[in-house]
Amino acid sequence: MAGTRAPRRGDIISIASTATVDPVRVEVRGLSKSFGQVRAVSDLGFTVEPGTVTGFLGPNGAGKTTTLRMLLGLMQPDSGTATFNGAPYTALPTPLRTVGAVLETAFHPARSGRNHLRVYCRAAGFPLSRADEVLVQVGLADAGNRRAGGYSLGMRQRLALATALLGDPGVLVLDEPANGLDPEGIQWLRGFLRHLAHDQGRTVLVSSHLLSEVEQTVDRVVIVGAGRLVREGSMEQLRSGADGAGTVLVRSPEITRLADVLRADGVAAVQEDGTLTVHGSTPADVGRTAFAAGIELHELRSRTSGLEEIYFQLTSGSEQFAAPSTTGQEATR
Ligand SMILES: Nc1ncnc2c1ncn2[C@@H]1O[C@H](COP(=O)(O)OP(=O)(O)OP(=O)(O)O)[C@@H](O)[C@H]1O
Repeated sequence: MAGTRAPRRGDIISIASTATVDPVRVEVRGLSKSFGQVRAVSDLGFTVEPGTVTGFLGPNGAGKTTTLRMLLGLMQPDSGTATFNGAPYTALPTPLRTVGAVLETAFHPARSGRNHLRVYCRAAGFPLSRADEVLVQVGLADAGNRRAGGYSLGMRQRLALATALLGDPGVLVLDEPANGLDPEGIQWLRGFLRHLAHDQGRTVLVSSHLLSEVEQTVDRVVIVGAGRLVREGSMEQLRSGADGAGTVLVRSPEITRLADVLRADGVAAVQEDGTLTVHGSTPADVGRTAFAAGIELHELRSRTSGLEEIYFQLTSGSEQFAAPSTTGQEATR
């Protein structure tokens, strides 16, 4: 698929309209980056699998954009690697054919959407017909001749996505693509990204600071806080709290004794209105503890609706301002 040398200006690279793409696995290993005393990204590692939409989540200042910039070769890491099937972005023979990215959306306001895309086609050596193909793909065919300066925010997001798709890349990296979209736009984006991943086998990485914004779009999540990995796994794992992140509700005639037993084990339990709320545990663990203490239970269930709460718990206290500065100990890790 990839050529043997980087394209030069004037080269025309044929782009087959593929139903599926060659799978590309993105791997980040031991990535770190500091800005003065702020450790923006710290020993970060995760994998993004082909054929999935992965949410790259974390509160403002968690290090998402810095990570994406290092992934895309726009910034040099202090240490660690970020690779596409084993190769860093800067070593890819035809990077735009492997990775399409939307980090920020800036357009020449007087240029039409189609012209904007054609400028990119010329620079990258893609046939100009690609501009029309991607306009159709993102649903902008009718607006292609209009000035991009007159586009709505949702149309600008679509045009940015079209730009990223010009090289028919196996990987799409999108920084906060749902930002400012109306519910209809978010629904369209959701279907489109899932189609690109599930039907065409692309690797899609979408950053957001809101889990609720991407909850129904992503298959997997990589959650970061203060530049570090907080959680990596499927949405099912996150929802079920199978990895210990869940909240369990318990009713019992001996609720105070159960709370004491759990707290003695170091498990956080809050008693309110005859119900015990147990954080960071599973129904199996709470049931086992109650059984061992001979405590009768009347109700024991996992609270599965609190996804946003789980996310908040996982990332609380890890805003940018809580980011630890580089210490000698961390620097040697
Ligand atoms: N060029 C820079 N110079 C100095 N500090 C920076 C620079 N870029 C990022 N930072 C700092 O690094 C930390 C991580 O920022 P980053 O933008 O990567 O986070 P983010 O998760 O993308 O946040 P947001 O969602 O707000 O964009 C923050 O403390 C930020 O202030």
